[in-house]
Amino acid sequence: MPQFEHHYADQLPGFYTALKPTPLKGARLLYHSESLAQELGLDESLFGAGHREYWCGEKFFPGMLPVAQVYSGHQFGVWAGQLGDGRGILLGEQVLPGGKRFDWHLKGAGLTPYSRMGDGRAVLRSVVREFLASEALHHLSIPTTRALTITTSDEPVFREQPERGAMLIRVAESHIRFGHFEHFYYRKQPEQVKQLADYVIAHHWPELLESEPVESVRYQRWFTEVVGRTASLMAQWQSVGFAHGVMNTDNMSILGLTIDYGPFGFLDDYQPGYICNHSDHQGRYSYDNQPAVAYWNLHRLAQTLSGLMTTEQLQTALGEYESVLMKVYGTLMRGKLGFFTENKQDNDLLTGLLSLMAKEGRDFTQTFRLLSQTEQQQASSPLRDEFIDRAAFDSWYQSYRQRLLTEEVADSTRQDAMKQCNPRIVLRNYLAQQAIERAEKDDISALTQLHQALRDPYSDAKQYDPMAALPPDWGKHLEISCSS
Ligand SMILES: Nc1ncnc2c1ncn2[C@@H]1O[C@H](COP(=O)(O)OP(=O)(O)OP(=O)(O)O)[C@@H](O)[C@H]1O
Repeated sequence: MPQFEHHYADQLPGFYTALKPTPLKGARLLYHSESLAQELGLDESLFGAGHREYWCGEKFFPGMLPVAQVYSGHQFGVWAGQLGDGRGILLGEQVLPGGKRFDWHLKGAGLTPYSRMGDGRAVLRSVVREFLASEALHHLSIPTTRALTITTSDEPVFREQPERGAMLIRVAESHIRFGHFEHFYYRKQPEQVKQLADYVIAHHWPELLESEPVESVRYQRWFTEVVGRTASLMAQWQSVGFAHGVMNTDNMSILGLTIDYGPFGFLDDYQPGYICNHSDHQGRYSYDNQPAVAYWNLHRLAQTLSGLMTTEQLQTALGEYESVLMKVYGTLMRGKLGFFTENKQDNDLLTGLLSLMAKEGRDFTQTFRLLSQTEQQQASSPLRDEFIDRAAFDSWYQSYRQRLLTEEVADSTRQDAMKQCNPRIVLRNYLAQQAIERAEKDDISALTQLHQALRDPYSDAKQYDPMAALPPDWGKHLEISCSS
């Protein structure tokens, strides 16, 4: 049996309400991640028939103490006031033999004091999407919450129409969000803001406690880390064409993890202003605006920390944002282009390619993957046929080839390295949709195959060909429901 503790509940009284999940009728385990289970040291037998109740919020492993966390936040740039776990319950922290701790969070677990107008539930459609997307990002080495189990039931949950109710066990080193800090700051409870900052530092940056005796400098160093991780996350999202869609401050992890998979989308055609959230009429959360919004969100967090540091200290930390963002983004995009060294013309080459792609609506993932096949001596690129304006592409390609020739790297070495930077398989909406439709009929075959492919996103294996294909006509501009 896994062992649990609950430092959050033990050390942060006043930051949650203790309560039990409300089980779904006829709940059963539909799917689980064998690989994550292994990483967490969970025996496969735990997912057998005799343990159903543990995955459905009906029974608890030793040490679990279910609580709903309270937090607040800015939604679409506007102060929304108190939010909190309206349908999720933090079950406890699994302690691994090496001492690492992981929160287990049950999403779709029923009403809580923070449910507001909601029903406390999640539907199978959104649970499958979150499961697959978080696993996809993890295997692209992007920090994220993980997904362990999907339970389904016969109990209908009403969205635009009746759907299947479901629950997800989500695993993360922490579920603390910027919104936790905002909650206590706006309620004028500075001691709680300090308590929360101390808790986060003690649990996730213990080295700062040991190495930095001056409190305000310690807070500054910690906030600089949060700024850096957030900047780095944005660079990583941009590099794989991931649009989160709901970057409210309550969806910003203090550890720089991707959290809350709502109407997210991976780019098909490269459109810098891609909006995956249909309620986002201003494009606040469009793909190209993500780095700017994250910076805005960091300012909201900075404001809550104004009792712990001087304005200068906060500004200095925030000042790191752009340089980390550009550094990480530059490194990632140079990798995608196959450059081993840094050169002044790299940015022009990147923007040149992106603008050609935008003009002609070329597929983001496939274009970079095809570029990985480039051979220096080839006067013509394998990508050429993809572009209508061949003259424009040829002109770009000649500069690109010249740039490649500045590095004495064998084609095979560069191609192999580029393939590791340019995934072949991402979670396109149409792929998720196929898995959902089958899962709704209790058929997990498509979910299983897709999950396996997403765990191997750089592979050329034939078995993944269907998952690497461009969207068919029906799947090109799918309207993804924002209700979840
Ligand atoms: N069906 C629902 N019932 C109750 N509360 C809900 C429901 N859907 C969303 N909420 C609450 O509304 C707020 C914003 O929702 P959002 O979609 O960002 O979060 P979420 O998907 O429910 O959870 P998380 O951020 O933990 O992934 C959160 O406080 C959330 O708990």
